[in-house]
Amino acid sequence: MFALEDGEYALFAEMARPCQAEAGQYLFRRGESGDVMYVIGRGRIELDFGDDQLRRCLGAGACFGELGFLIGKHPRNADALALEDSALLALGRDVFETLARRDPHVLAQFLRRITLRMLLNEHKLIGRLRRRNQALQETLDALQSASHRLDQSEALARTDELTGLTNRRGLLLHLERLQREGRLASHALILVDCDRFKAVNDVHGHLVGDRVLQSVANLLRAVAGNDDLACRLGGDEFCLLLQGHDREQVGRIAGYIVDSARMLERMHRHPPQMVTLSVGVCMIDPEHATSWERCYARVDQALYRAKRRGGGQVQWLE
Ligand SMILES: Nc1nc2c(ncn2[C@@H]2O[C@H](COP(=O)(O)OP(=O)(O)OP(=O)(O)O)[C@@H](O)[C@H]2O)c(=O)[nH]1
Repeated sequence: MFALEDGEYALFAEMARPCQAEAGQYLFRRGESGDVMYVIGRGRIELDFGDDQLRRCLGAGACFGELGFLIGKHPRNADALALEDSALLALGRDVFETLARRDPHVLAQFLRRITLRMLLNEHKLIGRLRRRNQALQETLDALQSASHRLDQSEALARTDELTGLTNRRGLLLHLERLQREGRLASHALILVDCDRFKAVNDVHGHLVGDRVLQSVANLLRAVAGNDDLACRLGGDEFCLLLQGHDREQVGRIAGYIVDSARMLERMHRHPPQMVTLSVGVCMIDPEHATSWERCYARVDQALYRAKRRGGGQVQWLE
């Protein structure tokens, strides 16, 4: 703790105004303007710098509030509270001037020591700020990587593992958004189901079955534009949600899907890389755009008709 030397204390005592502070009394508060320095003759004073900075407790011989004394009126940067009944010396600017005239050597010594103390305090403060900055940076990094991991796991939860297409959950979230924004009615729905897919698994095994599902996914991905969404709903069922196409364009796209699948199915049979596809199509009209279940149920009827008629074809909702 910085304390006055005996000679300094004796000299200051000659010129200072003695004062008392009762336990619990504030000598000054943070932010108040002041130009008096205090030297503790007896008792204990606590300096509270606020925020999370350490409180400092000073005893006999210590001085505080020295900036006001050195540079004149100055906002206090701490609360000064008497922890017990204390006796102090109060030194104002007038004392500074008198000291400078009467004993410049003692004043210069005092100034040198007090400047050193302020420098040390400043270094400590800079060190603390650096550590706090580093801790903040680390917290920020941790938050960023947590949010990145969250984004990744959210994206994963919306993606079908086998094909990389959006899964049913992702589709439902997408539809919810479209419904909220009142944009579902400008869409068309193409429902796609593999024909006799179980036989592929039974005859050639699940790995070949998986590759066929991946080929269907690739076909839908190739057909989907930037605003469209290709999904695997589960098992061997897929769908394509098309945006902003008229009925003729939707029909052409559905026909292209069925024709391409048939061609690929003929080209690669041992082992199969594709199966024929049954496709049900409907334009989502405003009347049915309020519920995905109703849209799905309607287009499923069309798909069912395509199945009943032997598969490998497109059927529209009548
Ligand atoms: N390889 C593989 N098979 C799957 C996967 N998911 C579901 N399946 C199989 O897909 C088959 C679907 O069979 P069904 O619903 O009877 O369909 P299907 O044989 O195509 O019959 P139809 O639709 O009437 O033409 C079942 O045998 C499931 O076990 C998967 O991820 N990989």
